[in-house]
Amino acid sequence: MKKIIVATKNKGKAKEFKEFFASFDIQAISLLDLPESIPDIEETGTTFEENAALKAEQISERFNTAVIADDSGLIIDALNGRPGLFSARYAGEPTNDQANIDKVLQEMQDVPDQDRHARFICVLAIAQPGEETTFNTGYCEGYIHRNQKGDHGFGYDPIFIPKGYDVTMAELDPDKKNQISHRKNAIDQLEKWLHTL
Ligand SMILES: O=P(O)(O)OP(=O)(O)OP(=O)(O)OC[C@H]1O[C@@H](n2cnc3c(O)ncnc32)[C@H](O)[C@@H]1O
Ligand SMILES: [Mg+2]
Repeated sequence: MKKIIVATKNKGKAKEFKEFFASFDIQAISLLDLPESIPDIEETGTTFEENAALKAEQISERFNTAVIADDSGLIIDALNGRPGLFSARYAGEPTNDQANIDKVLQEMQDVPDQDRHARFICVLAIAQPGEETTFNTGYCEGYIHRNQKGDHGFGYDPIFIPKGYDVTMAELDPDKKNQISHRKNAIDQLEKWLHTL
């Protein structure tokens, strides 16, 4: 089976990449699967692209092979785009999904229903030895719910209601999330490239 390294230490992301790539007969190997421990990559970029490139390029250089990285986050209109680039560390470091959810819900407390629009973004970077890094972006539109519901998925899924649904992303079956998510929409753009692997 063909293999590709996905430069993430996020368990939830890693699971989704494995599911997506299995349908192309490709095994996704995350940084959590490697026998050696990989130092954390500092996400010092000022855009999702820069952070995705930092992760993909550093791991590609280390293993001299093609690597995919994902920099993603939640963009909330009523919070002027926050948590945005800082989605992982919104309530401080180390990353804590529950603390991040609590902070968003608290900040959104007085925001009326019609102003609760938000979107997930996923920027994928592909770094390959001797080639320019390439980028693909996917979005998923929706709303921030008033409380958290559901145990599937990860991160902000329990407070995000995708547009056209009346349940949170964390209440959806994981296969359903994988049909509509920002990550799915970004990975769809890689289809041709995945076939060349
Ligand atoms: O950098 P890596 O190691 O990939 O893992 P990370 O969790 O730090 O990932 P990011 O830097 O890209 O931060 C993205 C944050 O946005 C959130 N997020 C991203 N995709 C999500 C999804 O599909 N559902 C819910 N939350 C998501 C998630 O909580 C992450 O903490
Ligand atoms: Mg990160």
